[in-house]
Amino acid sequence: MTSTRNEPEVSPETVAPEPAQAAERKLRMRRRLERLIGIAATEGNALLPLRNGDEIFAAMLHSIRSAEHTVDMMTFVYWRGDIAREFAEALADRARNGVRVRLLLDGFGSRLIEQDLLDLMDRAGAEVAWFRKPLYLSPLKQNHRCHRKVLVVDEAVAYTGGVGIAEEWCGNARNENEWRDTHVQVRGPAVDGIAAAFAQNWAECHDTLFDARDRFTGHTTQGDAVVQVVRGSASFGWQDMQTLIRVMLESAQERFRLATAYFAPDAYFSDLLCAAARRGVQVEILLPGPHTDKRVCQLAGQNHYEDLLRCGVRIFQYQPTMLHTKVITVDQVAGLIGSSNFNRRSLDHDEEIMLAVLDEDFTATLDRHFDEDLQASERIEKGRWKRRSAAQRLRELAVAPIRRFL
Ligand SMILES: O=P(O)(O)OC[C@H](O)CO
Repeated sequence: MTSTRNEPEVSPETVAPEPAQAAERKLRMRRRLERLIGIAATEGNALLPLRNGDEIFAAMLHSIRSAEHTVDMMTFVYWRGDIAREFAEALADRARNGVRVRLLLDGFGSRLIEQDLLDLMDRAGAEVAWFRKPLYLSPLKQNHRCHRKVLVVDEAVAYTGGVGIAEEWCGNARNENEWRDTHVQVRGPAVDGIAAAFAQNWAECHDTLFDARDRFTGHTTQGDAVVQVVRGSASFGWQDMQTLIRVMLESAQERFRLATAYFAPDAYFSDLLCAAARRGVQVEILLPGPHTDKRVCQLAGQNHYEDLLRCGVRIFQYQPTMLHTKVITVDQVAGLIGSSNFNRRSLDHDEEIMLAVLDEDFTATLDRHFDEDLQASERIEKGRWKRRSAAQRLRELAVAPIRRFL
């Protein structure tokens, strides 16, 4: 698709909020989220944003290799490659040394895992469970996958974000074989919420929810960040992940930034983006470009471009490789990170986890990453997009019947 321009992109200048203004913004968002989702945010958290496989996998593997009591990990994708073997070997090693290791794999997303890795972990005493293996399920349940990505070690350090365990996520987004993604390491009371997301899905797949190796240790203050852990669960009605996104969109006063791997919202969420832009919020959306791994999702999202551009939403497509992040920032004070994409699958169908982090430093780091990614992106221009080819329009229309499943 050619509706782009070539010079590097920059966002309009923003001025950092004064401390009092930042505090007011954070409190307003916190109280809205707490009362509308019903989960208290916790104080005293330390968060470390991790960018791309080089940082993410190194930190996760270091934590696993240092585990003394428990390792709980769940993932949607567990595919192949050296990194898949490295994780299996690290988990097996800990299990052999008496650490309680539990690994929850989504029955669809992780179907490509190699059998010898499963055997290796099994022999070592690691417990591997499958979330809703398609073979044994009703068609209705099969549509609801476990899309959460969680690692919790010794009840003290946790990770969530976008990565799956596969070669695609290795490296540093230097070329199309190294996907761009962001994860976060968490220490402090918010670890409990992340652990609970694991426990909720594990309980469905295994008889034992906890055992003597769970020490239920308390948390001490690790940093300054206020964090609310939000779990999305498959639902026929309105659910918390939708409330989270809606509250953030409706609370934004100055800037709402979204970087997502799969952008295919329903009309309601597309309209919310438009409404924010119309009331003067600078809305920026960063999406995969030529290296998208799911063209069908891209087409479903592109169907919204014309309306969004008309409302003043700025849309960018990332050029170097597949962009797989799931990150939102709001008004320089709030950052959302976790497993949820901006599509029907994440907002309606799947088990998800997102952290709402109310912290200027954390948000500034995510915004800096966003700015750097814009430098490698091309902006979709309204006029040129409107003149896109008939074939492109036809392709957008062709995916309409399956949009609700994307
Ligand atoms: O669903 P995501 O966002 O975890 O991405 C995994 C995809 O299935 C990769 O093709």
